[in-house]
Amino acid sequence: MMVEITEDILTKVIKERKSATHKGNYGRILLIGGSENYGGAIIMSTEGAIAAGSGLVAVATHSMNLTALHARDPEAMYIDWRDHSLPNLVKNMDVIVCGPGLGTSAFATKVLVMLKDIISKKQTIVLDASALDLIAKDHELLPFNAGHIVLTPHQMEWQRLSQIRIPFQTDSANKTALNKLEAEGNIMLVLKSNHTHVYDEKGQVFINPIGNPGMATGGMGDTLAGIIGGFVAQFGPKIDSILAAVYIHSLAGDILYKSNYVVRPTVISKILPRLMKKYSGLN
Ligand SMILES: NC(=O)C1=CN([C@@H]2O[C@H](COP(=O)(O)OP(=O)(O)OC[C@H]3O[C@@H](n4cnc5c(N)ncnc54)[C@H](OP(=O)(O)O)[C@@H]3O)[C@@H](O)[C@H]2O)[C@@H](O)CC1
Ligand SMILES: Nc1ncnc2c1ncn2[C@@H]1O[C@H](COP(=O)(O)OP(=O)(O)O)[C@@H](O)[C@H]1O
Ligand SMILES: [Mg+2]
Repeated sequence: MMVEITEDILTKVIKERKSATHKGNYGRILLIGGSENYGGAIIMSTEGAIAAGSGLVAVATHSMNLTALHARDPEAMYIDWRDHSLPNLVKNMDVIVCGPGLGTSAFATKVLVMLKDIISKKQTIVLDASALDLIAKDHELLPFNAGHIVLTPHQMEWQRLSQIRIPFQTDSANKTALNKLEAEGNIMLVLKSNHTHVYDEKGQVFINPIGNPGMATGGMGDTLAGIIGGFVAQFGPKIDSILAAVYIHSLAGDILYKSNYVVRPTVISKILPRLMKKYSGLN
């Protein structure tokens, strides 16, 4: 059975903040990605995570991205992705987002091997873009020890990973492929398209009824990966957090599309805090 995601998910998930809290209560997230050519991808993910409200945001990227990252997002902490203390930082995180602009170099593969070794049951990992392409070539790179794994492929990335060609990506074929990947039944799949389908750990399928073609802009998925990570960090590693992230990303896109021919991913992040405020404290 397929369930449509509705606006209600936002009031259900987005909670009003309590006074006696601090940044440690809203989740720590580390985003890993951004090679020489794709620095923008990891910056857009970072903006999604910050706007979504993660308490602490850190970024591991190529050193050439440092100035641009800090100029745009001083809220984010930075580590050179070649720094030997990266594994220690990973250990202290609630959520890791890996892949936007990561590229598919030998070094990128090493990063995935390190994550697989280090990640633990207390953590959630969101795998996007290049990370998925590397895993498509070697399924052993999937970090099965994570408490929860969230895969966020677009249709071509899912084709590479599942071996199902795009026209044949039906819910039943996708669920079968997902079951084959799973060792522990801890994978959630966000299969992105004009109407994204989300598969939970029990095989339930959810469809996103909103969104628009103004959102067909490079960086839109990078931004979503950051928002998903931010929602999981803050609201917990549950399917509802992911559904709310997918829905609000498209809702922001639809609001902007009313008066803009093209929706810039960075502007989605810009309006996200205001939109979240509207839905908070209503439940
Ligand atoms: N500013 C930056 O730094 C940015 C950096 N980025 C980084 O670039 C890296 C490569 O990622 P990527 O997504 O650009 O390339 P790839 O995986 O080859 O996919 C494109 C191919 O798939 C096909 N396609 C079919 N269906 C599709 C669908 N529904 N949605 C999308 N595509 C679909 C499509 O077919 P076409 O119709 O164009 O022939 C095309 O052949 C990765 O690290 C990423 O993070 C980007 O995030 C952008 C902003
Ligand atoms: N025509 C469309 N209608 C609705 N949403 C779209 C459309 N085109 C793209 N999107 C959304 O934009 C995002 C694109 O993700 P992705 O292809 O990974 O982008 P990128 O890698 O460039 O950041 C997805 O969330 C997808 O649902
Ligand atoms: Mg992408």
